[in-house]
Amino acid sequence: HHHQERSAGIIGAPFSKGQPRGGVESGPDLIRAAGLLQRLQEQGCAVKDYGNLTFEEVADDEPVGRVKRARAVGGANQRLSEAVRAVKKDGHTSVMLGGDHSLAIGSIHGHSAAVGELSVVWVDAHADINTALTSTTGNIHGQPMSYLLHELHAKVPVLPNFSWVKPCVSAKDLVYIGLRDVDPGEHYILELLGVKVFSMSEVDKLGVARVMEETCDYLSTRVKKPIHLSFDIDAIDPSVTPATGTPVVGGLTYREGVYITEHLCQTGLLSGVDLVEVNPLRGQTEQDVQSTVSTAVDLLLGCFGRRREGNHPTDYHNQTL
Ligand SMILES: O=C(O)[C@H]1NCCC[C@H]1CCC[B-](O)(O)O
Ligand SMILES: [Mn+2]
Ligand SMILES: [Mn+2]
Ligand SMILES: [Mn+2]
Repeated sequence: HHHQERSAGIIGAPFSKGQPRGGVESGPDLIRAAGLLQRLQEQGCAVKDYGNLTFEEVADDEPVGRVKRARAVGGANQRLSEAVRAVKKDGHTSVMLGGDHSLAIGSIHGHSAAVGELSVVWVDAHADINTALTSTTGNIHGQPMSYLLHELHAKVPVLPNFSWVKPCVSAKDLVYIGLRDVDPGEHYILELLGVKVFSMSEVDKLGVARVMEETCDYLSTRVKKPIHLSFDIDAIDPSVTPATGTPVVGGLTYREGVYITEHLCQTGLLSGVDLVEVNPLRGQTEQDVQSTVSTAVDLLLGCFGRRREGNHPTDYHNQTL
């Protein structure tokens, strides 16, 4: 028999301008230093490292209305979109290591440029769906989905360095898991658009296995599309992943997080992954940072076939058996 070997194309996006806290730009190198690529190879996944993107400094990036650092965010995401598109064209599952969650704009845009229509599974304490007008902070890491949804296109103002962004996701193809800190404007939008949401209440009520079953049923009711998983590390409980910019109590356990990525992996539809918002400067201790980074690595290993029951390469022969 022949089976399709999994292959990951890694893109580092050391970018922080979607939010005001320094440190999140160190995410890519921390996750690499924790052994992500070696661990992926050990579990039989082909890996190509495309390195870290470099982003130009933007002088005088004055707010546009309430939106902060729009020029830097727009420019960085245009570059990221082109990079993700190229990784997909090379035949890999793209793995974007952030950096803050504004990077989902470029990652999902570039993924869709390569594969066309796709589903988005957004695992996060937050919905990140404020428009430039509903946002109370003006930080674009709280807004990425609003630039990507067809249904919100009329609600998005013209922003400098954003003219390249074309909406590419339908509200019916989006599922949220882990929500527990949603702004009123976001909650209104989610209800108005009828977006499928499994908040932490549903995770408690249904259990993660049922949440994943319903997520996959919901997404494959119509045409099965490639899945883009956008995983904000703050979806996991801060007792496990404290080194992040906007921690919120009552999050997913380590086990629930790994179950989510194991389950999405076994659909065979996982086509692009973001792992964002790891910020070492938000940890109190070195242990805080290590716990956060190693959880990020384990979540990604689950995306590429790691099973907690154990794994062995397909061509494993132990002569002493
Ligand atoms: O829009 C915002 O700035 C806020 N809205 C409510 C949740 C917290 C924050 C956004 C957090 C962005 B995230 O999920 O990428 O950390
Ligand atoms: Mn085989
Ligand atoms: Mn978040
Ligand atoms: Mn987020």
